[in-house]
Amino acid sequence: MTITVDGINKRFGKFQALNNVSLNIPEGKLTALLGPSGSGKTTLLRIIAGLESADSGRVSFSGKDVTKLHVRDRNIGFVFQHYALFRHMTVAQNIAFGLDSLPRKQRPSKAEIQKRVGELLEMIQLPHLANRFPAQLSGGQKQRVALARSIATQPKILLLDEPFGALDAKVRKDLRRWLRNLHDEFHFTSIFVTHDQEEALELSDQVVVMSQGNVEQVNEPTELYARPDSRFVFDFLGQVNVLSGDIKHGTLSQGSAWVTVPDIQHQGTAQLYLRPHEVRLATAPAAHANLPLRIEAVSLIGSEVRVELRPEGWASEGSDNIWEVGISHAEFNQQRPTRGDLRYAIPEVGHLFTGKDTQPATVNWDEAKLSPRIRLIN
Ligand SMILES: Nc1ncnc2c1ncn2[C@@H]1O[C@H](COP(=O)(O)OP(=O)(O)OP(=O)(O)O)[C@@H](O)[C@H]1O
Repeated sequence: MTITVDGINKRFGKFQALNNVSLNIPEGKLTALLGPSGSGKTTLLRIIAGLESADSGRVSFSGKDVTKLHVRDRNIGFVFQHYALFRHMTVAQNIAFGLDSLPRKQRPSKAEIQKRVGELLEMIQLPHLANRFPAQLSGGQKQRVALARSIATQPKILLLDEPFGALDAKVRKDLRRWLRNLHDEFHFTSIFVTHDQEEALELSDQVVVMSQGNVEQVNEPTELYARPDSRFVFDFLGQVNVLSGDIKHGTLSQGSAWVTVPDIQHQGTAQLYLRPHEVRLATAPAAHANLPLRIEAVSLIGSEVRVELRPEGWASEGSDNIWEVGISHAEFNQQRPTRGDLRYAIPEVGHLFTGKDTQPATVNWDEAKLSPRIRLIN
């Protein structure tokens, strides 16, 4: 079932929570609504569910206008951040709740309900906990039960509002993978609200980035990460290093720092955005860039080593003026970067913003043209 949202507006008093939002949610795919707190994600989800009404605009499911349809008639599964399990019911009773509450004509027989609950317990890998009460479950287990309950009536649409928001990082990661597998098996049309970039990029087929009640950009995760349309999306999707300066004769400079920007015709102010993985570190400047930085901190973050550096003799954008570069463990072992060391950032690919609302131009420094000297890290 596809979901189409067309020109939705929603005000709370004077506050415009959603501003002419239009969207297509493809059938059988997992779409993430991603945005900072207060950007309107939950409000949009609640309007799609029928828990909230829009001031204007339409919601359709596979072409059928459901804007005025009551929530119980929309055949939607819903999972919230805070479990929302019935405390006085066992796990099995919680899962059966939606089926037990169906109108008599649609309600399966007791035996069928029992069979279905058994299957769902198997699916969430908790058959041994059928007779426990919610208070006797961990957070991750509770969310799996909540999910089983929400899909017991076999909805075509599954809406999840920060379902893993209250869980710790490890459980969250496991559940993400588990949800993805479940989704691939059942092919619900799912919408998943999160303010966690990593979660949205890892889990979804399509990401909708929201800001202040507007849809900023919609794309699949890899495309979105590689080609953000705006500074907001760039910043929001993860750490970014910025060189803000002036372009003259093909070189962007600020203070003592400079980098060539080949094939860019623009003259005047511009910002170069560089993701941590688009920059290498060297002990000498490159032929195309002189970006000296002093190491502030080195930390191991799982599969990578993160080096934080402060611009030396020039300023970077942002209040804390810290750049971040990710290096491999092999590079770390080879060069042993230490706080206080001077390094040079060597950009390999960058994204240049030249106007206020323009999309960034990609700058690619052809590695083949770089001198072999600067390929050596140390
Ligand atoms: N019932 C309400 N009455 C008044 N204002 C509301 C109401 N619901 C939401 N808002 C406001 O609308 C804006 C959008 O809220 P919403 O919950 O949709 O944002 P969100 O992106 O889901 O944020 P979060 O990640 O914090 O949940 C917020 O500024 C919020 O304060």
